[in-house]
Amino acid sequence: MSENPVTPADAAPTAPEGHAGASADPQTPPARQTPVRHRGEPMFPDGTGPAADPAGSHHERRIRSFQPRRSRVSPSQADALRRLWPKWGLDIDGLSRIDLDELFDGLPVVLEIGFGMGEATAQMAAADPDTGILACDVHTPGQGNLLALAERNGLSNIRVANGDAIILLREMLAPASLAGLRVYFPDPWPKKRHHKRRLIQPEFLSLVSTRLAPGAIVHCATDWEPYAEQMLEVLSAEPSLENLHPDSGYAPRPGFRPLTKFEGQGLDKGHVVHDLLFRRRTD
Ligand SMILES: C[S@@+](CC[C@H](N)C(=O)[O-])C[C@H]1O[C@@H](n2cnc3c(N)ncnc32)[C@H](O)[C@@H]1O
Repeated sequence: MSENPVTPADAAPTAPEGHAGASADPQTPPARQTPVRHRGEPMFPDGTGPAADPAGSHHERRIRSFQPRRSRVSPSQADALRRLWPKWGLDIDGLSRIDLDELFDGLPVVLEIGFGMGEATAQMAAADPDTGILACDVHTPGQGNLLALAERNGLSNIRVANGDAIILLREMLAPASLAGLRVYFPDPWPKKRHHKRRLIQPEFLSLVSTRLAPGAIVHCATDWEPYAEQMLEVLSAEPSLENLHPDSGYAPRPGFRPLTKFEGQGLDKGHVVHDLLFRRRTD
């Protein structure tokens, strides 16, 4: 992984590998003609669908906790994005404020950062229809997948945000507006020089704490032992949070959190999973 992977050429989540640049060899068939999307461009020509590389268009050079990926969007994901994005999708670029009360009809709202393909998100939304889930990721196929799951399961308590959750938290959410935060299996960035990209850092938690309502729950999980240690250290050091586990350590996986896709991959490799449950102090 490069130190600063964000270049215009990277900013095309729907572009298949090998698309950019025609082959010089006339015998080589041309790459599949999926249009390259540039930063901020919507997915569909009529201006709908999630924007490509949304956080990049904030013109802000900053360390990002995700790696822009060139992932193919399947036909069923594209169909879900085309039909459901106008109703349930939010491009955080171009928004100034998000009124969560209006968006979720007054339900308490939990922010999930990095839902991946969204299977666990959909299961949690189905199990708790009285909680709204604002699910934020930059991964276009996952956004389509989650929208399709929400429709298939008749879920009306999910909204899908496209963009960097740090910008969402900092610029679009009102103070004390969240009933909880979920971060399940965030990218572990195992190399030392990439540790600065890890999401769970002291500055991130200071920002989060301003957006949480008193009593709101922060729930993190990881299968990467050194990251679990970092999470425990920085969550414990954030003065506005208190550990819900009586030993002030890791919590057992609560019954309401389903296994996630990345968790399954970690377990297959023999990794040990740690959950961390903290609460925003009320005093
Ligand atoms: C390792 S995956 C885990 C996905 C899922 N939670 C699971 O357990 O299967 C991490 C996800 O977080 C997303 N992500 C990382 N940093 C993010 C950020 N700042 N804002 C939004 N999404 C982010 C990535 O795009 C990726 O989909």
